[in-house]
This record gives sequence, structure tokens and C-alpha cells, in this order.
Amino acid sequence: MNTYKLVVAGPRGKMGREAVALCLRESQFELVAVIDTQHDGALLKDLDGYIEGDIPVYTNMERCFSELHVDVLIDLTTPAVAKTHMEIALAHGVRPVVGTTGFTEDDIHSLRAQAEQKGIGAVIAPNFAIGAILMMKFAQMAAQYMTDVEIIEQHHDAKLDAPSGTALKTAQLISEVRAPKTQGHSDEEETLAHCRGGDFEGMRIHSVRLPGRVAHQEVLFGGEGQTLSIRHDSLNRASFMPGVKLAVEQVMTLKTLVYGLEHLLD
Ligand SMILES: NC(=O)C1=CN([C@@H]2O[C@H](COP(=O)(O)OP(=O)(O)OC[C@H]3O[C@@H](n4cnc5c(N)ncnc54)[C@H](O)[C@@H]3O)[C@@H](O)[C@H]2O)C=CC1
Ligand SMILES: O=C(O)C1=N[C@H](C(=O)O)C[C@H](O)C1
Repeated sequence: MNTYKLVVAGPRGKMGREAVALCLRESQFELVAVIDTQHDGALLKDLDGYIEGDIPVYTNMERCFSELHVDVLIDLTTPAVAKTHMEIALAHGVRPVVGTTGFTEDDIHSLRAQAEQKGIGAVIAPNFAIGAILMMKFAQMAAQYMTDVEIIEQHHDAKLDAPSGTALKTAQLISEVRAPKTQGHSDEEETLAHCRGGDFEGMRIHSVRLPGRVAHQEVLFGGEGQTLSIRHDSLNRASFMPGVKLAVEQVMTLKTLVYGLEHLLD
């Protein structure tokens, strides 16, 4: 059985905590360090909310990767730092598995070039939940036949980016099968700014942020005399962990950057 030496960036975050728990319970995963913004030199068990783990905390990723042998970085941090984290990992021959959202298409192109230049794998997955991948694939399938589409995503109010990475990825997948088109009335006017949401090739994306939500998305299609709704709900963050596990296992076999877990499920 293959074993993987892993580092988690963001261990005190909502997703980072789940990822640390995943690494500690999976026998083929060995958590060798965590990357935090604070607590350099402490141990995981010293961090708030942890009671076990003689695992070193680094605040400097370069130093971590220089001192330790690491196979995979799991990054669950913030849009502001995730790209730099990926660049540092790739430069050190460490394969990044990144759930952090907020990457632009240019970011993805340049990171893919870096992964290919190093000849190692990398995964950016805007959503690790298998049901969310199915929701996106079903939406892509439906958009071939029903071309009027609006996406409504709902998240907790601590989310930094809007729209969600999942909503953007859904729109990108739909745009592979649907020509850009203007939706709604050609003379429509917003009397309150942004009421019609973001415009992605004519598809409208609406972002709801409310306490009590986790991660939810509905893709709405309208046709003459009929509607179709495709909805996915993540009710907790454990829902993302089978996808993280899959990505860690698969990234070891890749030689390029893969954007979207759907490419690892086929
Ligand atoms: N791909 C997926 O399936 C999912 C992706 N996400 C994404 O994952 C990211 C994290 O989400 P949450 O855990 O909900 O956020 P969070 O705010 O609970 O956690 C983020 C953590 O990152 C840490 N952090 C910030 N800068 C850092 C740095 N330079 N080094 C190390 N740690 C750093 C913060 O201290 C914080 O603990 C977001 O971008 C979110 O959109 C969230 C859920 C599922
Ligand atoms: O911030 C979150 O919580 C989530 N972020 C991802 C996204 O932006 O799509 C995935 C999931 O929706 C939860």
C-alpha cells in the first residue's frame, strides 16, 4: 500500500480541521506538518481545538518543505495566499491539492505551466463533494437542451469570495456546451444595482450569504412551459473529505494540473 507524507495549510480553519482529521485517521496518510499563520515551532496538539498530534507547526512554507520530505500539500486557506502556496509547493516538488477558491483562469494557466515544467501533478478542486460534481455535470448536460440558466449559490456569511468557486466552475462547464446568449428582456433595467446578479456569458449568478448555511447551489433552467432545478447541498464539511482523499491519491499519478474533481472521477 502506498503511503503519502502530507502537509495541511490552514489547520485552524473549518476545512483545515476536517482535512487534519482525515490525515490522522487514514492509515496510508502521514501528516508530517501543518502550515499556520501563527504558532511557529509549536505542535499541532498546542493549537486551539486539538488534543493530539506531535506534529510540527510551521509559519514558513519554504522552510517546511526544505526541512521535511513532503509528497502532497493540502491547501485550505484563503484566496489571497493559495496561489503563492501552490507556487512554493511546486518549486519544491510537492504536489498541491487545493480546495481554496478564488483562482482566475490566468492563475490556473500559469500554475499548470509550472506543474508541467516540474513534471508533477497538482489539483485545484473548487468543490470536493461528489454530489456537487454530479450537480455540475447534470447541469452541463441539461444546458445543451435548455439554454436559459441562472445559478443561485448559498453559503455561510464567513465566505470571502463571491461567486463561489463552484458557481464559476458550473458556469464554465455550461459554457463548453452553450453559446453565449443574453437572457431576460432585451430592455430590462436594474432599478437596484446588481439585482440581476453576475453575468457570465449571459448566465446570471446570484450569491446568497447567510449565517446557518454551509454550501448549497441550485442551477435553474427555464424553457417554454417548463422549468428544471438541479440542486446540491453540503450539510457539513465532512461531505468534502472523500473528494480530498481521492485527490491526494490521484495527484501522485498526474504530471499536470487538473482543475476540477470531475477529471479524476471519469
Ligand atoms: N473545494 C472545496 O470543496 C471547498 C473549498 N472551500 C474553500 O476552502 C477555503 C477555506 O475555507 P474555510 O475552511 O471555510 O475557511 P476558514 O476561514 O475557516 O479557514 C481558513 C484558514 O486559513 C488560514 N490561513 C490564512 N492564511 C494562511 C496562511 N498564509 N498560511 C496558513 N494558513 C492560513 C486562516 O488562519 C484560517 O484558519 C476557502 O477558500 C473556501 O472557499 C471550502 C469548503 C469546501
Ligand atoms: O467557502 C465555502 O464554504 C465553500 N467554498 C467552495 C466554493 O467556493 O465553491 C466549495 C463549497 O461551496 C464550500
